[in-house]
Amino acid sequence: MKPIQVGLLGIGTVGSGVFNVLSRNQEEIRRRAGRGIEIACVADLDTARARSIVGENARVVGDAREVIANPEIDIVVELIGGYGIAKQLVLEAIAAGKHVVTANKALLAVHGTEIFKAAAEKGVVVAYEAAVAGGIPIIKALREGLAANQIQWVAGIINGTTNFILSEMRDKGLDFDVVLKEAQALGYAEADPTFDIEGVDAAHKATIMSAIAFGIPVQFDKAYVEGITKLSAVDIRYAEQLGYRIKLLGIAKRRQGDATKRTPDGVELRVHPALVPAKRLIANVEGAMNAVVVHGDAVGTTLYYGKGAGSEPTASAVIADLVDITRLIEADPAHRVPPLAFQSHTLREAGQELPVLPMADVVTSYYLRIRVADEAGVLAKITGILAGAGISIDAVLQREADEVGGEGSTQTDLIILTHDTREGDMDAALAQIQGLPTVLASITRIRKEELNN
Ligand SMILES: NC(=O)C1=CN([C@@H]2O[C@H](COP(=O)(O)OP(=O)(O)OC[C@H]3O[C@@H](n4cnc5c(N)ncnc54)[C@H](O)[C@@H]3O)[C@@H](O)[C@H]2O)C=CC1
Ligand SMILES: N[C@@H](CC=O)C(=O)O
Ligand code: NA
Repeated sequence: MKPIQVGLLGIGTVGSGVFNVLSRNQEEIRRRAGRGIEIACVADLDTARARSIVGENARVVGDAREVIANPEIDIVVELIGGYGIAKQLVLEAIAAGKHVVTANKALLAVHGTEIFKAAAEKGVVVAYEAAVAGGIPIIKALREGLAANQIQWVAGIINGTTNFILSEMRDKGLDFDVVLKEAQALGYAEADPTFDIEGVDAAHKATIMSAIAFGIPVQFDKAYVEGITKLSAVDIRYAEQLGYRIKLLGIAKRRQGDATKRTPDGVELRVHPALVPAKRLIANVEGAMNAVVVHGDAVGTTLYYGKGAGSEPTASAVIADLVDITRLIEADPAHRVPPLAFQSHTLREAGQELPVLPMADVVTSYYLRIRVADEAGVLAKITGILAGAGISIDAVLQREADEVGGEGSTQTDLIILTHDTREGDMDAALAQIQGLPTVLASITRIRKEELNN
């Protein structure tokens, strides 16, 4: 049988990985797919670089639309990135009846509903394993392996760049900017690295996971997004002393409403730095590695670990999608795995039944660091405000004054760990505490995730 003909749009970090792995493992891949898979045509703005990668083995063009218009091409692989031209090209490829593979989480988290609808109308597949946690087959796990479960929560280290930065800063004492440059040189970072460090990339991925875990549409605009740029070395150190590691987590959690806690039913969708107990496996995921914990009602807690970024690890996921499509290319579209895990007519409407909750309704525990005047009665005032807001305290620590401001300092840091509380109640209490004259600096608040049930 004639090999499946693939057109590659963009041959940068991931595209070159796809080309190299497909060439290296072509015989093994053919035996798995039942047919050869061949990159027939590559489009990249930098045609000279593209030619230097593919040599004489594929046609190179500068205009992606030439690939889409080519009737010989069965599958278009979009590896350009971003929401701009990539969106137009994906929609044009679908309209031309091509199956599409993409690693573009930004595109799917923001425009996924439109793209999957267009694909369903045309009877083509849009596959996206590489878009979440790179080489880890988390989309397959959520969509197929865990199909029996009510998924209760998904929490993951899903941005390699920020995990690499946090690890290098902690272990080698390197500066943020130095490590970010290294992550860029290693091909981990997005074209615009603010997407990584401000949590946007992780939120794109968490948005996609929330959709396939709970049968809701992708709603990136409702995600809470906080990156690692405001983290300070002192909190990383204090967290360690308390038996925690700080990780940037992407969380999608189904929340059952609780009248006494005044919390409604819905889905928490959030990305932020979090204290995770150091004894958890996920707390020990270092460097550019990713890990995703999924908790299902039947299976309990499962953990998926591996390389979430980089050329060949990401290519591994892209090629797995190519193999899937090759195996199913002749199958009736109605019998394919639904792109968002649930049959499309059963997907919930945005905001209905399981709305994405506002941050005020999120329930979690907290680490607070409060710089105060080192004088009697300060702690009692603060704990009094927390108690008045119904916030229960798990532990309180006071740093020695000379640890904070040097010998003879009149300032100290109070570190408070709380039990689970509604974020809205915490906001109100912190506003009151911040107003106390004995509170000398902006309060640091980092959420704490036990990830144990
Ligand atoms: N680098 C990584 O580790 C991972 C990247 N991804 C995603 O994969 C996609 C590609 O990322 P990278 O390979 O890292 O990016 P890259 O910047 O290395 O490669 C993009 C390529 O697209 C080409 N390009 C740009 N505009 C074009 C156009 N109009 N027509 C044809 N070619 C064009 C560029 O010249 C470049 O060669 C992005 O969506 C990214 O978010 C996903 C997982 C991991
Ligand atoms: N920039 C991303 C690349 C993979 O998705 C990351 O650092 O994880
Ligand atoms: Na993946």
